[in-house]
Amino acid sequence: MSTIDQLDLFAGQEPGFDTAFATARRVELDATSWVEHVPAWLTGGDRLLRALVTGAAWEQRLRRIADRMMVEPRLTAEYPDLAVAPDDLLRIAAAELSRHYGVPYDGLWINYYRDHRDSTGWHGDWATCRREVCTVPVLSLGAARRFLLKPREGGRSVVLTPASGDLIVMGGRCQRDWRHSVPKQTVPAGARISVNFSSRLQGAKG
Ligand SMILES: O=C(O)CCC(=O)C(=O)O
Ligand SMILES: [Fe+2]
Repeated sequence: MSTIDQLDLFAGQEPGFDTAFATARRVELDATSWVEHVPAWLTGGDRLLRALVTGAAWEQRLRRIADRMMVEPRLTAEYPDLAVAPDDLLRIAAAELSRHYGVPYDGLWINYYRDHRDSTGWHGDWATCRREVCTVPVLSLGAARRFLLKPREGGRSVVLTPASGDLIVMGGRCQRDWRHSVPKQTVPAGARISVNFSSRLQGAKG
């Protein structure tokens, strides 16, 4: 069965957001950093997933690792201006997040993990968070994958497994003092998309 056929199994439900964030669970990572997991924040997100797989402006990016340029094992589409993002649901999501977290989200970048072999290595979101403190929401669509956080200096990882429609929000000094990643896995998985919301305010030195 192809990925798109698998998505068809869930097709049809109208999209809706939990505007109360009722399922939110916050983990205090340390005294100044936190991560929040909001299960099923978006329901009926299958149409959005399909629309993004086929309609987003996917790019294959390169990343410098040591002295070598490596092909990133995922695709990315970036919309620094939310107004031209490919789906109205993304603008509604940004407005909900802005209201709830008090940050004006006005852009986004989207990652497409085509299967379980795609991944992203340990990093902080430095390009989009130039302030000491940032709030960075990430909406997952499609296959559940592990999302890990660990202290910049090393140490035990915190493991979250966002399912389709779940929100992960990194806050406080998380981008400075912690690293996050989505590792490859041996267990087969279908397509996953993550929608990462950005704010010009947080991307400007503060
Ligand atoms: O895919 C994810 O859940 C996270 C992606 C991410 O951290 C990034 O693109 O900066
Ligand atoms: Fe990131």
